[in-house]
Amino acid sequence: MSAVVVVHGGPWAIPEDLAKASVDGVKAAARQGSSVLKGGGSALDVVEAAVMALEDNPAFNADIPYHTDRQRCKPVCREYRHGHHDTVGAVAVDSDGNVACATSTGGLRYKMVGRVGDSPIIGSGGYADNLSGAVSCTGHGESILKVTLARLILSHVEQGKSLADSSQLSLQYMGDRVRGAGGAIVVSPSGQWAATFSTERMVWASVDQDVLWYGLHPKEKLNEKLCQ
Ligand SMILES: NC(=O)C[C@H](N)C(=O)O
Repeated sequence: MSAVVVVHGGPWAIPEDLAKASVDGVKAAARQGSSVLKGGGSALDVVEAAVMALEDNPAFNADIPYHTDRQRCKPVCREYRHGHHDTVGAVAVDSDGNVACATSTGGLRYKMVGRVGDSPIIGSGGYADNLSGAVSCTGHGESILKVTLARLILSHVEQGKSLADSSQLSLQYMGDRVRGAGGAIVVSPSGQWAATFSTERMVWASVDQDVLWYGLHPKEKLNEKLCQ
């Protein structure tokens, strides 16, 4: 059974001058999550550590900092808001086969006061179930809510599709049905994983068996060996 962590730092067209800092940021967060896994941490500990690393990284902190209460849901899924930043997320599976997701957001820019987006809504911005896997979503929140994107992806997984196909089909459906774009990271209880998006870019990274994988552009999947 392989323990895996995957993180994302939000979708959209990440400007060229922020691209390197964003890629470095997700790589650092994935490494952080992986060291918690190696230290015997649970999937839940891992996603919390990875998301906090992303939240604390200035590359993902746009606009005016302010603090809101954390909202937590246990045991399978923890989603919270902390400061105003772009959307970040993590999914993990630990060596016991437990999965977890975390999604944290400052919300869309220019949102209406009081808007509740998809990120804190179970089944939309995230979902985790030890029988099928864990998902963290990012993108146009109203669209993600309309199609309950995280749950939709896992429904395809439950019907036997691969994680990548399930994510692609669901993002395609969201585009066709409600004209929304976004991205998702997924892990399965057996250690499979995928990072997929229908936006121009999405920065993501993963640690799987001492290899750090990462990407920013569609179909990009770079890797480097982690030093022990
Ligand atoms: N960048 C994002 O993922 C935004 C978030 N999904 C929202 O709509 O609030």
